[in-house]
Amino acid sequence: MVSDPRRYAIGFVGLGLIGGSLALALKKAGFASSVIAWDSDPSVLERAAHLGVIDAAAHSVSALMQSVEIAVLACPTQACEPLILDMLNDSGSAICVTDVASVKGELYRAVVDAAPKSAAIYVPGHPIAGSERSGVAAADAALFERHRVILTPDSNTDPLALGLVQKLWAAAGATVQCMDVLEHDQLLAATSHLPHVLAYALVDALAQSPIREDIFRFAAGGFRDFTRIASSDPVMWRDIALANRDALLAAMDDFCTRLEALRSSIAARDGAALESTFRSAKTVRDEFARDLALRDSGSS
Ligand SMILES: NC(=O)c1ccc[n+]([C@@H]2O[C@H](COP(=O)([O-])OP(=O)(O)OC[C@H]3O[C@@H](n4cnc5c(N)ncnc54)[C@H](O)[C@@H]3O)[C@@H](O)[C@H]2O)c1
Ligand SMILES: O=C(O)C(=O)C[C@]1(C(=O)O)C=C[C@@H](O)C=C1
Repeated sequence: MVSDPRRYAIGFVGLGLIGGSLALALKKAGFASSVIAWDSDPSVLERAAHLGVIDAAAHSVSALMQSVEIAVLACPTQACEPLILDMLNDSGSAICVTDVASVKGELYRAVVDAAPKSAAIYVPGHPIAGSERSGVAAADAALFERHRVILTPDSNTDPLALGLVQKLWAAAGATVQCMDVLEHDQLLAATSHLPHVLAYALVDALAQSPIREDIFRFAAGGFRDFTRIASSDPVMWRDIALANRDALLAAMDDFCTRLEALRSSIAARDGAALESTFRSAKTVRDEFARDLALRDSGSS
């Protein structure tokens, strides 16, 4: 339960894995007095109502904005720009408008350019939690518990709007951190976007192999762990790769240089260089796994 006894009318534009999970979490925490949603696919809204994720469906974005205090945009990255502008230009009763898109810079610049006045109530957000699954049927009230959420406000952001979005994520069980928008996109290119590109590339490369059938027959745990995220929605990841193009290209270039160095060490039978790279990576990965375990147990 949240310490703030106030409950809020919350609206979602786009109600898939992330919007649905946040809606469930806010209902469970008692933070939402009501949850309404609009989605471009009417069957999603029917399903969400049936699953108890929402209390009502709005018949348009504009109607939704007239009856909510907090509006959350949770649709695919490339659909975000026109929708966020509609939400801000016709903000109705909303105290704040936020989003969950995985890339922040492009959307932030579009808002500042096209809606400079209403940009103050826009608090860009990104939960660093998710899965390879999509759609409201995969929604999970616990998805954000003990996960980080990054917000990228600027000096123009209304403190009331920022405070409310911070409370919303805290109610969903997340730890909120504010960050510069450019820093966010560079960081996520390295930690999330590059690993997804690598997983897709590896599976695709092996799928083109003449011994494809044997490859997949004999692949086991290591392959499964490395490639789980290649089961993620291809449209979502197409959008993310294009929206974060510059930062992702820089991360890929750096990775290619390091892969090339490993290739040279193998070609030169330089066991010492290989072992040194593998050993330092293992040290860092072990430390990361320990930190994750502590976080999952609630000790940090
Ligand atoms: N899936 C993850 O792991 C994850 C994690 C963090 C952030 N995100 C971001 O969250 C956003 C949503 O991702 P998701 O995983 O919930 O996707 P999803 O595919 O599960 O849900 C997206 C929903 O948006 C709806 N939609 C599509 N186009 C629309 C439009 N033009 N107007 C209104 N609704 C529309 C779809 O019908 C669907 O219900 C994306 O921007 C993604 O980058 C995803
Ligand atoms: O766990 C997963 O499957 C995810 O892909 C989640 C993940 C990530 O890369 O960590 C994916 C995209 C987001 O924007 C945030 C989180």
